[in-house]
Amino acid sequence: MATIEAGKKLAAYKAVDDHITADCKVIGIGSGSTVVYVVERILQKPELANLVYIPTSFQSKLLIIEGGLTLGSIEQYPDIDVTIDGADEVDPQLNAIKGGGACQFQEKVVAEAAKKFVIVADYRKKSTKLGVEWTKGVPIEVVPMAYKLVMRSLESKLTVQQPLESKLRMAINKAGPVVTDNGNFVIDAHFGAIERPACLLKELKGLTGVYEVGLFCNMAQIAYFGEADGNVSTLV
Ligand SMILES: O=C[C@H](O)[C@H](O)[C@H](O)COP(=O)(O)O
Repeated sequence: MATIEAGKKLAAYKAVDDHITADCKVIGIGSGSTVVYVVERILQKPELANLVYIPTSFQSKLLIIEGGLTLGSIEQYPDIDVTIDGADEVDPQLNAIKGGGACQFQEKVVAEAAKKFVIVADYRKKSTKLGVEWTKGVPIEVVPMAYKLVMRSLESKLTVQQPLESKLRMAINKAGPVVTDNGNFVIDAHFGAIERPACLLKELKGLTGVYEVGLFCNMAQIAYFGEADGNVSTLV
């Protein structure tokens, strides 16, 4: 039986092999622990050394710089060929929850700017419905001074589905809340099984004070899952 770590690596390597070629010019690099293997695989291929890589967080910027790859910004390169990123949960329609590492805003910008958005994950992330396997909640990035207002709106204003629980994400090894790369806070709102993710996303984005939501609906073209048996499965 393959470990979770092995699953992440298998999925990441296969996605790079299938989608990143020397014909590409600009590549989006997601964030999180699975993406580390994406960069590892890119570095094993000398023909990919001359492409430009766009980060989605401070973590992914460091991966690009420390790997000696060419770092670009989304302002310089708004047209990305392929973005590869991890996910916290993926449903059969390729909707995803992202933002377990609080990177959802830049990840969504770089995913949306790409012609092709590819998800890589281990087998634990595959789900029948969002909110079933990933029970830490949908990450909602909020402007700090509005967090109480958003908490109240989550309780009173949603018509699509109400959250079972909403919590301000607190930091570990630092007093106070997690602060994102954009200087914002994150509220994790757990809805249980999410019946209509795209409708919920639309409603959440309409709440005053919400900066971005970690629901990625109708964005990914394909997902790779490293399975426990050592194979890689795909979802298209
Ligand atoms: O904010 C973090 C990102 O959305 C990650 O891509 C996501 O949390 C998955 O991370 P990991 O590959 O570590 O499971």
